Parts: sequence; structure tokens; C-alpha cells
Amino acid sequence: MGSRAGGNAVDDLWSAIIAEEEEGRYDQPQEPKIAVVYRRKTAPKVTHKSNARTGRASIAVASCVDYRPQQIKPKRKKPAIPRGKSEQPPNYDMEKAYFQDVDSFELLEESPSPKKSGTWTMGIQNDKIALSHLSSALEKWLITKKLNFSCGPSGSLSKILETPALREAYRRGYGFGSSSLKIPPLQIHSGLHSVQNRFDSGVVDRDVFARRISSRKSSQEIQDMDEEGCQDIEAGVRNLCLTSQHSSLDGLYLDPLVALLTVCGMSAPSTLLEVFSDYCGPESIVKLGEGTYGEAFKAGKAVCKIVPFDGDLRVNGEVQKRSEELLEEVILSLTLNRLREHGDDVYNACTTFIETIALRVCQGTYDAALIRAWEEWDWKHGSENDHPNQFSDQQCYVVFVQEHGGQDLESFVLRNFDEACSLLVQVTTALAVAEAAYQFEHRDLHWGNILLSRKDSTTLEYILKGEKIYVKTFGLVISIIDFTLSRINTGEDILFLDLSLDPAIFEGPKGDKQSDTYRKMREVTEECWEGSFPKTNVLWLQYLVDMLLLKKSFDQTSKDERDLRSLKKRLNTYDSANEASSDPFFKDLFVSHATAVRGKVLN
Ligand SMILES: Nc1ncnc2c1ncn2[C@@H]1O[C@H](COP(=O)(O)OP(=O)(O)OP(=O)(O)O)[C@@H](O)[C@H]1O
Repeated sequence: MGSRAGGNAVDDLWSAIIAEEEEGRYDQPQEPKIAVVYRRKTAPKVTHKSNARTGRASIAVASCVDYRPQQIKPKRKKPAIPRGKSEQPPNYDMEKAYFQDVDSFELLEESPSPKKSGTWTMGIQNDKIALSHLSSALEKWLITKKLNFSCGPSGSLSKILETPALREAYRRGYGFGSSSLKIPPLQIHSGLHSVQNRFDSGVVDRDVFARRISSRKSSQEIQDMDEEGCQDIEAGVRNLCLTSQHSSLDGLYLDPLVALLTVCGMSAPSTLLEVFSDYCGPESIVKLGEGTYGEAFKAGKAVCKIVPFDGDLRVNGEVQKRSEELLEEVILSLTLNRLREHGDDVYNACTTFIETIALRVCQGTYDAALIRAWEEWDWKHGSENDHPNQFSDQQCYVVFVQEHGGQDLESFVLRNFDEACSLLVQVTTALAVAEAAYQFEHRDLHWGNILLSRKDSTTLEYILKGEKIYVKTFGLVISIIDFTLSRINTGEDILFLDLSLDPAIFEGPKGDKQSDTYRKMREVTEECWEGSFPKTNVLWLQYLVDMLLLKKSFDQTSKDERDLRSLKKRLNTYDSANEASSDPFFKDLFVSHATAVRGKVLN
């Protein structure tokens, strides 16, 4: 029990929390435009893809295509990514003093928290609502003190958890049984706020989790951990509210890794091979492509992108991503997944953003089958990445299980002008839909991040602001990948990457279209990367037109080429993909519903 010394200061602090809470500051839905901004702490990766800024080429090979690169690309040195140039961690001394000094027994009596612990179960009991409310208010209060931002109501993550991909994940028992998720979404969500907060303040106690995953578990142990995990989370919430221990503020409940596991529907990591075995036998795993952070493998009909995180080992010359960065990327992917939902009340929909089928957290070395697939690819194409046998049995990964989007634009051979037009209309309409739904900006739509595949369909359906739109595909279907630099407003949180922390991204050669596009984005945003500037989407459309004009060859007349040039010019006048989608260039690419149903519609 803490001492009563400093009680006045404690009372003042508590009054401040209560007063702000009573004003309803946290519970009122906020205009989300400048709501909570989650800064991804580290600088963006700048070393990926075929960009001039890094000189690194994105290499992806659709396994179904007989692709033979003319020569193996030489390894090139990647520039260092500046990291950690962020704001000073806030000073929590006052808040800590409060928790150190408060009489936890009295607080226990005053607050409507449960007095005995028990295992969380699905379904929310009254005392738990109250408990969550209290902890959530406290967290939000801390966030407002630090960031001077206001918070919207909870809900987005719980909505995401209801998306088909996650429902499917639970149905299939990913993780360690569907019963493993026993945490009410409300709890998860408020934990998520904390994750960011704790990370930014640099006080996350990661040892707790390291202990939890330091060895592989038997299924009985795992089941026990499921139970334990729930109790740990409950204990974390209780501690957050009631005790004076610093470590309690940093408890499991607040750990981004736990949040990551929870979003993935798991209570403990699995092995890479366990994930792959859901999709194919080990002998049929084929590596598809690589980025600076991810290695993409074909597994049956799916693609598993493996991204190592949180380890000390540098991978491909880079510091590994942190779990909180991946948590945001995961949330971004799942938010875009929601655009795939159909139904009468759907207002914006499209299938152009790559579908995330499942998400898994793994731990351990690369399995022999993956090493074999990696080496085969290296032998054929010359990998720029480090050999995966460097990973220890402690290494953690997120595996993004995605639909197979095909081959990237860089290596894809377009047949004719119709295909080029369809590529443009699909990307433009998809961006318009995501702008309308989530103020989405991709911010890195180079030709390595556009995948193409040929399908047996003639039209594709989009819903833009309630209106159904059908575009001609000419048998070509586009998928957009890699949302690392993207900006999104989930309705509650704005996720973005602060590119000003990474000046190298703007230092690519003059005249290089991709490098020029980053610099133009900087002009447009004036370095306010959290803001909404849908013009950045238009800049990438202009880049794509340039790529088609300058780098791709396909059957086209001189009039077709002129049309592309005038489109590029007119794009200057648009401030969003939504505006661009009304350009006359696209007019003939939209078809009526009647025409669409006569053909084969894909949705
Ligand atoms: N769903 C997918 N379908 C087909 N190929 C894919 C898919 N996802 C990734 N790839 C291929 O693997 C390559 C690496 O993927 P991706 O670009 O997402 O990795 P990354 O590590 O995020 O890259 P970077 O961070 O360097 O941009 C891509 O260039 C792409 O060609």
C-alpha cells in the first residue's frame, strides 16, 4: 500500500482526470481529421523496390510464369535509414508520482473495479466494462497530456476483428484454437492506444513477453497460456488502474506484441512451417519475390510474406521493424480489407487492394523447406537479401497471408493499350474509393507495388460513395500492395509514416520519376505527413502514366500515346483520385450495369 505523502498533488491529478472525463472529452465522437495520430516511430524503409532513391530493384516472379531475367542484378549498398530522430519522450514524472503515492486500497474502494481476479471470458460483464472504462480514460488522459490530441470512441479494432479475414482466421482456429481469443474487443482497443503511448514514451517492458515466448510450448502449455494470457491481461488492466508499480504501467496488457498476437487471433507464436502447412505441403513452397523487409513465398493459392521483427540482428542491412510498426501495418491492411465487404449498406467497396487472408505471428528459425525455396530463388535470380539461415530460434516474424496478386508491373508484359488503360482506371478508381472511405493515400505506388494477373473477367465492380461502377478489365486484374508509407484515417485513428524523419527518401536522382514523386509529395504536404492530401494519389497516377509512356512497351498507336500525354497534363489539375476518375480518358472504360452483367463481372 502506498503512502499518503503527496496526497494533495495526487488528489489534484485525480481530479483533473475525473474533470476531463466528466466533460466527456474522451467519449464524444471527434471529427477524425486531426484525431489521434499514431506516429510510426521509425523512419520509413527507403531501400525497397526499383527505386532510384536506393538503387534497389524489386524482384518478383509469379511462379506460373516462365520468367527469365536477362542478368542477375548486382548487390547494391543500401543507404542507412535514419532512425530515432523523433520528439523527446514525454515526462511522466507527475503521473508516476501519482501512481506511486496513491493509496491503492482506497482507490480500489473508490473505483468500480472488480475485487477478485478471474479469467476473462467472451461477453462483457458489468464490472469489466467499468474497469475498462476506467483504464481507457486513464490512458486517454495520458495521451492527451502527452500529445495534446483528443481521442475518438473505441471501436475500429473491434470492427476489424469482425472482418471476414479475421472471422475466417478464428473459424479455422489459427493461433491456438478459436477459444484463445477471450479478450473483449473493448479491452484490446484501449490496449492499442496504450501500445503507442508506451512505445513513444520508451517504457515498454519487453522482458515480460520475451519470457513468455522464450521457448516453444506443448499444446497443454499453450492452453494454459491461453488462460494465463487472459489473466495477465486482466491483471495488467487492474494494475494500470490500481497500483503504484512502474512495471504495472508497462504490463502485458500494454505490450504491442500482445496486441499484435491478439489482432492475429493468437495467444502465442507458432512456427513458420505451421503457417505454411495450412496452405500447402513443404515441398511446394516457392519463393516469389523479396523486399527489404519481406520475403514473399507462394503457398498453395496464397502468398505468405514473412517480415522479421523486434530482433537485434540487422536484416538486409536494416534494423528490424518493431512490433508496433507491424501492428499499424496490420491494422492498415485489415482496414483496407473492409473495402471488400459486400451488402446493401456498403457505401464504398473495391477489391483492388490486396486481400489479407490471415495474419500470424511466428517464432523460430526458417524451416528447411523455406531455406530450400529461398536458395532456389537466389540461384535463379540472385537475391539482394541476407540468407535466412542467420535467424535464431528466438526470431519473431509476422506472416501476412495474402491472395496471390500476380506479377509486378515492372516485370509484367502488357499486351496492348487497352490493358494499359485498364491498369490506370482500376488504380484510379480504387484510390478514389479508398479516399472516400478512409482518406487513404498510398504514398508509394511505384511499379513494384502494382501487381497484375490475367483473369477470366471483362468487368470489375466498384462502389464509390454509394454508386456502383463497372470498369473494363480486358482480362487484366490489378492488385495494390505495400502500405508501409500509406496514410489512412480508420475513422478513429490516423495512421501515417512521418517521412520527414527520413530525408534520404527525397534524395534520389533528379529526373528519376519515382524520386521526383517523393519530392513532389513533400511539396504538396509541406511535410505535414499526418494531414490529408489526396493530391499525393494523383502524383502517383502521373508517375504511372510516365512509366507507361517511358518504360513499358505495348501495342499502341501514336494517338494512344498522345492521349496518355494529355491525361498526364490534365492530372495536374486534379486534387484527388476521385477528381481524376472523372477525366474524359476514363469515360469509355466505365460500362453500365446492363453491359457489365452481360459480360463477366468480378467482385
Ligand atoms: N500478394 C502478393 N502476390 C504476389 N506477389 C507478391 C505479393 N506480395 C508481395 N509480392 C512480391 O514480393 C515482393 C516483396 O513484397 P513487398 O514489396 O510487399 O515486400 P516489402 O518488404 O514490403 O518490400 P519493401 O519494404 O522493400 O517495399 C513484391 O515486390 C512482390 O512482387
